[in-house]
Amino acid sequence: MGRDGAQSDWRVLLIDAYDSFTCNLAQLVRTSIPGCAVWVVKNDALDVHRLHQLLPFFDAVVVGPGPGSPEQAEDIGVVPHLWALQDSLLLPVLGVCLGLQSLALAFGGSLSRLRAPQHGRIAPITHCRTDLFADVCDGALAVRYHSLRVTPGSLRPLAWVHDEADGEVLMGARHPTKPFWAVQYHPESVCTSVDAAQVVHNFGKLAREWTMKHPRRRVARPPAWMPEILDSYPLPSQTTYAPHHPTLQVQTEVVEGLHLSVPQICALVGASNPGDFILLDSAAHPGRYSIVACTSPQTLRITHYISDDFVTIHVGGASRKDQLGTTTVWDWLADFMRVRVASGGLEQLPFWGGLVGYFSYETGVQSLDVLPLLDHARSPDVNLLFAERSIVLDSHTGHVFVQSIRTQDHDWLAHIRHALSHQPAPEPALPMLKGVLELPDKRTYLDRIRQAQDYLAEGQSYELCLTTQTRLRVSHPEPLPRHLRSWDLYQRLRARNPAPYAAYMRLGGTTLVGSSPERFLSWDRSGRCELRPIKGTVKKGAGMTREKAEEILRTPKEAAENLMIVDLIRHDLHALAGDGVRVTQLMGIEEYRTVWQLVSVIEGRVRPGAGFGVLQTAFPPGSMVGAPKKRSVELLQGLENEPRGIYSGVCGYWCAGGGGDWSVVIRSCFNEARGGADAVCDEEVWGIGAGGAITTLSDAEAEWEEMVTKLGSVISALG
Ligand SMILES: C=C(O[C@@H]1C=C(C(=O)O)C=C[C@H]1O)C(=O)O
Ligand SMILES: NC(=O)CC[C@H](N)C(=O)O
Repeated sequence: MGRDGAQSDWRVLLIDAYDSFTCNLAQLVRTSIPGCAVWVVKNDALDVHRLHQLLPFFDAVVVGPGPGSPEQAEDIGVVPHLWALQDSLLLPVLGVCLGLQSLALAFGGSLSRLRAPQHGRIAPITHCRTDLFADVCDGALAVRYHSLRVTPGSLRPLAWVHDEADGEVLMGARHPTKPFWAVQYHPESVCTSVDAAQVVHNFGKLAREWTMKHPRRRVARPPAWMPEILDSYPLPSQTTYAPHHPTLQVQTEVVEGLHLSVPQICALVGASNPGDFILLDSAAHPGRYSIVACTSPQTLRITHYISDDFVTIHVGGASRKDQLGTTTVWDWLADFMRVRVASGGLEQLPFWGGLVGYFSYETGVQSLDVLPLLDHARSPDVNLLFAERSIVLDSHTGHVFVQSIRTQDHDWLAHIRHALSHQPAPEPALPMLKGVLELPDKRTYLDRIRQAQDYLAEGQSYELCLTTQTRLRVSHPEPLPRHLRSWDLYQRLRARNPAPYAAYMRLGGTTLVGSSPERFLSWDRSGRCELRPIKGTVKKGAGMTREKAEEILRTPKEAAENLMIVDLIRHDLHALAGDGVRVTQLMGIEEYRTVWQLVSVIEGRVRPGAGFGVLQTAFPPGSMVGAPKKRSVELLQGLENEPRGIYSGVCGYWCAGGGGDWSVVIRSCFNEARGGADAVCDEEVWGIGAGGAITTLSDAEAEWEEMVTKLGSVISALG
């Protein structure tokens, strides 16, 4: 229901073609048309019969954008039936992008490919200044996401752009008599000017005027089946998490004036001992707090393989299975955390204790309803510790906080406090590892880039983040337990490529050594969410100054890459946060040890406790996939032909005090050891994933170089 009294029941049906900007459009519609409420339905969730039953409940329809072509039945779904409605069911429709293309085809227009596809590109539009474009100034800026174009057929053209390669391209049209309007550009993009987005408000006005003149049967109640296939916007969270009253009391010891480094603290609390260990390390700006999860034989570890219907809980040397039944692993984790709620920690600390670990990329693929690629020898897809004891280091003040949420844990706190005040002897560095690098085949990678560009030219996707896996085979001159090797490796990586979301994890047989610059999602105890996608990479090196990097990163190609992901992330956050999502940094240039990156920041608010629901909804990270997300994931699976595993997944924590922080697992290497992460071995194989966003403007050689540069940030530590 809308918000302003008399007109509050104006209902819009938004038909979604599996796009990744749909919730941005829902938000724009809801805020631009006074008193309107928006429901979202997938274009293949209903047939023509149900469509006809549904329409009398609605006042207008918006046909959203999407991948593919309006000529393909599986891409466009039920939409063409709208253009053929009989008068008694007829109602106003606004088509966007794929929506305009479908409308034009229905009324004699023809479809062809653009010579120069326009994805995330901004163009000034010329228009008729009336009708849908009333009060829109000439030259208003519009963001475009299309490879296909249409001729208007019997539609009345309302707006155009002039492209260098393609000449005049239709940007807006209406049917001469029926209440059908459409635009080719995306009014909901963050870089479309306010003016150009005014068309949605105008549509609301025109639609009301038309309805006054053409009264139709309108019903107050929807069909009983409607809730099965429609969601009101904002969408409901898939995970229902309602925390119980706090039962865990946080005990904290503050230790000041120690001047210990993060590796020194880790060495004191067990990084060089066998067993599970986790460090989430803010090793560079803008990170601040580093978190060490301290384990003991009572520590619970939870693992799950997405091909299984159970979760395994490991404790001490034992394990038990818990069947998932009809729930998902996400619900299981929400249930687990519901009864583990902590209070009494220091407000300024983001973490008091809670789940720490990772989710694989394929976990996200599965929640998109895409069949994931699976590898038999893989690491668990979900691998999390419930850390009751932790140490947090504030890099700004140097203060160290020792925390426990176990009852009566004063002895442990005192013990750690005591241990911290005794400086550890520096650990001798191990000899550098010499490994054999199995680089991916360059020709295959270049072919995949070209294939990806073909998909983009066909309109199947707007941007594809193509990745590949490299393996490093290391043989050791003398056998040593794995955990000593990996801890040494982490320290080298930390020194050579310090990163704000660095991580070192030993979880059962799985080891992750990471130096990610990218935060996926954080949420605080009040529900404020922040996402920090990166898109746009420039290698540092001789002569590469900030000015030069800026010159490269400010080109339309890099800006488009970043903008597409910003719009996608806005959608992911709008889904649960509703209105009020803001882009607080658009394409800021950030410096890292080996690269310059273009970084955007998107913020919004959900109710306290709903952050985990955002993690589930927004996963896998848009920056690792491209847009639209679902179709891009499918295409990438076809191109890459092997699972990504932990790479491209997320690692971080969900605090029992309410907050969470998860980074994108990139610039990292992994290893899975059957005998356990601390087994003695004389050879090991590390996997490293790397890749980059492919657009129609990408140069295949340059993309290969970018992938190798990203790989290099990890390889340098491996020797
Ligand atoms: C794919 C990777 O990085 C992703 C791709 C980026 C890009 O295309 O510029 C930047 C950061 C990441 O989102 C990687 O590091 O392997
Ligand atoms: N954004 C869209 O709706 C894109 C429509 C179509 N897939 C194209 O590329 O032209």
